Amino acid sequence: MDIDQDEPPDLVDTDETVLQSNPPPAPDPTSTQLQDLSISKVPLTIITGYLGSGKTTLVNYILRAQHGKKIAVILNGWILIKTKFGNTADIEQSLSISNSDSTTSTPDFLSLANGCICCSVKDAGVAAIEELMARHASSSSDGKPFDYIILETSGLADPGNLVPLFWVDEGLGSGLYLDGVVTLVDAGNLFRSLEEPSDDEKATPTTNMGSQSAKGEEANTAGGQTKHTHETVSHRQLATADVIVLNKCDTVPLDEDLTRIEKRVRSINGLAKIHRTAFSQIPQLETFLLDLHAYDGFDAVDIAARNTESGHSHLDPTIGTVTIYLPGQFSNDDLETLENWLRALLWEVVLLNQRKDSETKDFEVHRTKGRIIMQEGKNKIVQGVREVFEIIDDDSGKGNEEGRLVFIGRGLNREEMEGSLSPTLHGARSKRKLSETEMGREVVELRSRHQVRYPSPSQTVSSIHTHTLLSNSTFSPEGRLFQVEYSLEAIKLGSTAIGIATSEGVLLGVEKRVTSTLLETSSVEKIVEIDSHIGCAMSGLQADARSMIEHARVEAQSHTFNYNERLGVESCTQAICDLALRFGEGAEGEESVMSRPFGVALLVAGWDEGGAQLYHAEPSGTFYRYDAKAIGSGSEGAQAELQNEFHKSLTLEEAELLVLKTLKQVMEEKLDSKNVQLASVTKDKGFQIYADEEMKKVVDKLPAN
Ligand SMILES: Nc1nc2c(ncn2[C@@H]2O[C@H](COP(=O)(O)OP(=O)(O)OP(=O)(O)O)[C@@H](O)[C@H]2O)c(=O)[nH]1
Repeated sequence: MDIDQDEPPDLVDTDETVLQSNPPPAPDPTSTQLQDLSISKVPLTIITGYLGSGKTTLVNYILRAQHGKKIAVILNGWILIKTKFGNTADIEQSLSISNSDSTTSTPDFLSLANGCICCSVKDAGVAAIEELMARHASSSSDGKPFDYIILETSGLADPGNLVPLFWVDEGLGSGLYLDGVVTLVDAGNLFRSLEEPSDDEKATPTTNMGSQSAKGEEANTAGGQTKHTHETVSHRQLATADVIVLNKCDTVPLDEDLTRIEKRVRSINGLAKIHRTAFSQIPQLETFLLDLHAYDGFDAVDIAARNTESGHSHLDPTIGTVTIYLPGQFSNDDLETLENWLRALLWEVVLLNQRKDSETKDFEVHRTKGRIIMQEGKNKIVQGVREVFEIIDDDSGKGNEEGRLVFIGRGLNREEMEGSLSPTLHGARSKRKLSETEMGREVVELRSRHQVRYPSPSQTVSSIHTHTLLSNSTFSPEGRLFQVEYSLEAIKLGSTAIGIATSEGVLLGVEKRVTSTLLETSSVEKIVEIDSHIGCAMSGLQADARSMIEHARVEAQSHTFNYNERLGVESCTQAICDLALRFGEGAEGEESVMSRPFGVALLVAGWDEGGAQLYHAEPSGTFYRYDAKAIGSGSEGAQAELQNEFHKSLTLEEAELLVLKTLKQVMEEKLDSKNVQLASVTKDKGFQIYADEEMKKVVDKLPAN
């Protein structure tokens, strides 16, 4: 039956009668066998190694050895690499099986529709092996196809490309799992294979490793010896290894030379177990070569802690092992931050939060392993090959020693990686603290808009302190509401405003900050009318002042309408302060108007039955009556000046001069009639803002200095 994949699936009627008339198809024997296989998965080990390192010798040894195991070996000839570039004529695809009751291998053939196994897409490669497993399971007396599968790569294969094909996601329910990568090394030829690419290697363009590998363009001198810094196939095979078989040791007679070779190998891969052999004769296959559990265990990480130099190695300048310690226990949020950091590192090749002064380096991670100690629940294991990585539960239940991440790769620098991860984790923790409350966001906004130097929550000593810093509704242990105090700080950044109450009336004066010559100065409104007999000057966030003034105007109008009398100056100030208190969650029956305290202070000036009056209204909701008051950035100096100069018998005209003289002293700009504004409230004329000509006249009266 042809199945059109674009068509929606048929709905299946679960009614019993319908089922009887349309009996379900008989189960596919292959799929049943595969389901059984998934119960006991078959481990697959990849054997790799440079040309002539002894891979086939090892495979033959495994097939002949009296191990009593059924092992399937998938061989990939050298021609497989060549097929990537067009030559498919000589593809070698063969499978040998060593039966438990026979030492002779039985040839069988594995047919891959998409070409060689290295070039097949993951699903095709795995599916083909699974099909083979199903075939052998049906003919096997115990129903088990093999105990192990060994896949031998060509001498020029990059196992980093092959691993993701067999590192099958748990969710796919595959019958096989990747057990590990074994890399053979020709001990006598190791240095040459690391430093001089073979003719084959030079002729073989690299896949995802960039241009460095085949060119060998760079060289540096270390200890009088020329060392090449290019990345060869040997480097990559060593970097991806979970086990390294240092073979052909018989060709290196001196033990000290072997030690030197082993050190070089260790400097590249600090994670792998190393075995020395001759003719690939490994004394014990299990645990040495098979049953490695390299992708679900973490033993290698412990080895790394003992053996790695944890940084850039002078032995091999190209590829090295870096260990980063993860102190303390991780929360789930920390784990998420770490995951994002790994994504940036492995997917985008970016170190987050890298210091600005550090150069952008070309690096590549080949292998990642790690253990994360968690605050709650099971610890985690990190596994990665190139950009593919996963974080899984650590089911071993082993001890809670310090967590760590181990990376093997090109151009890695421990200090830079630590310098990236540490601030990323700390930054995320601080951000989480900041976002604990709505107010946290407001603080950040306020800080960026006004450059107020608030104490950083990350600098505070305790989380209780942090909470009270950010909370509108929580007193600190010392009995302070920090958010209200911060709003007072915002006012200290505002322009200076001064009010003086005299027997003739109240005078208000403000500084207008003219930030651009193109700014229309008349649009900078720092003194506004509330009613015909009340006005106010402001300092702080002008937008916040608008709500307060609007509220005061409505109160004044409704009072006049209801009582047929003008609102008193004190009552007007009180109405403003009542509004100032309506921040945060709001009281019962009252809607909150702001999520934070208002960031503005007002000088309310008016004339009522009590004569000329001046009030100072704060964001905290408190208000006081003053004879003379200064607010804003220059308030300290201005208040001191007013303290000295004010007396009860001041006339309005003298007050004009005192206000301008005081503003002149505290203003950064040179005072002129455009950058200051005056207004008065008198019994006869009520509230009046000085027109341009009046301003000019008053400013002209000021002494030149
Ligand atoms: N002296 C010595 N020779 C070895 C050893 N192991 C393998 N050989 C020989 O080295 C040659 C290459 O060995 P193979 O097993 O074919 O190596 P290979 O890695 O499969 O080679 P390619 O398939 O070309 O990548 C053969 O002649 C082996 O007999 C060893 O430990 N010592």
